[in-house]
Amino acid sequence: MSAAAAARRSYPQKENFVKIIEVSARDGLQNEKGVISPATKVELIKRIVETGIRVLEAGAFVSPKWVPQMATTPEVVTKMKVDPNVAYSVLVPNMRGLESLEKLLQSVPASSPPPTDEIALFAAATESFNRANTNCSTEEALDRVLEICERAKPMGLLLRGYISCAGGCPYEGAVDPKKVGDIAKKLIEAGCYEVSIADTIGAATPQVMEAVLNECTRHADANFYAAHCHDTFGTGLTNVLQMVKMGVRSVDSSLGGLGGCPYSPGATGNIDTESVVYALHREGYETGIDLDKAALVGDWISAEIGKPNGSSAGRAIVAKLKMKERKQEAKL
Ligand SMILES: CC(C)(COP(=O)([O-])OP(=O)([O-])OC[C@H]1O[C@@H](n2cnc3c(N)ncnc32)[C@H](O)[C@@H]1OP(=O)([O-])[O-])[C@@H](O)C(=O)NCCC(=O)NCCSC(=O)C[C@@](C)(O)CC(=O)[O-]
Repeated sequence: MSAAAAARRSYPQKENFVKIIEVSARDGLQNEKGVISPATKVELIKRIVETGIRVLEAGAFVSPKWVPQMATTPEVVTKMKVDPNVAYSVLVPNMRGLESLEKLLQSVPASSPPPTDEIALFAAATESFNRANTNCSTEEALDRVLEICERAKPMGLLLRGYISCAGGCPYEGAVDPKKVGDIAKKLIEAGCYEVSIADTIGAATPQVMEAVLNECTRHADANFYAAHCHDTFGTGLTNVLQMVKMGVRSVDSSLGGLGGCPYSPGATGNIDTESVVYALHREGYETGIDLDKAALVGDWISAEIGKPNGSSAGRAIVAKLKMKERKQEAKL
């Protein structure tokens, strides 16, 4: 990774720095059924950057038949204001998605910064989930990833891998951590600069994530990996903290706890950025994020899409800020 690209990702220079990857604009919104305008998505991305977040997922080049909400990604990434200090990643499931991205990048004038220099790729640790999510077997999913990587590298794109169902599968239940380690190895060999270990359905506990990370660290150090936890059973934050304790320094999270999994009935959203940042700061870690601002963005986007704010930390912070505002108004 070039120095500029590393700087854009706020790569941890210090032992206590944890990089937050904000996924609300992609993972957080992808399952929403209502129409969310490109203007709202562009505004969300702008507000995310204003919180100090330096790495975010801006959208996905996926089939609109499968994930209609992401159909506006080309418009969103074209219209968003690109901050040269921020990394905007997009999810790419197949060659078709990469070709669309390539065409879009070629249309950007040389005088403008490209909207993205990073793609996210994914494969699940179980056969059933790969079938449900991408209509192929695990072997085919990994072949697709390899094919995309080979084509994306000469385009100068950085590669970030996801392993879905690392902490449990909605169809197969408990997942053998070794299977997760095997996929991590393949993603590393394919050229990913970071691999995100995803508890897609939020079923894991700290012990499960510890076992999974122990398998993955047979192939790369803990700080090569990211934690991507959902909060279905209320264990998302403890899972994140467990992984950080073991040396992980990248955490995927979503403002307002937005998100969900279409293939896992009842699964809740991603762990909310607000509680992750709150807990990390209290535990002595730095994130570079203004928590008050983050809470306001989480509250705003939840209202914007007609959902209650799913972050309890966010709700508490917003309530405190409103009380402060009222007191100040009373003084005037
Ligand atoms: C992978 C496929 C496309 C295979 O789907 P398929 O049906 O096997 O593929 P296909 O090649 O037969 O294509 C079907 C139709 O989609 C079109 N198509 C095909 N690809 C594209 C594309 N890229 N962009 C635009 N259009 C596309 C294609 O042209 C065709 O259109 P038709 O000819 O019928 O009119 C499909 O399964 C798919 O898009 N799945 C999306 C899965 C997805 O986005 N899931 C959510 C993201 S993963 C996730 O959230 C997990 C993660 C990363 O957050 C971590 C975690 O928590 O686990």
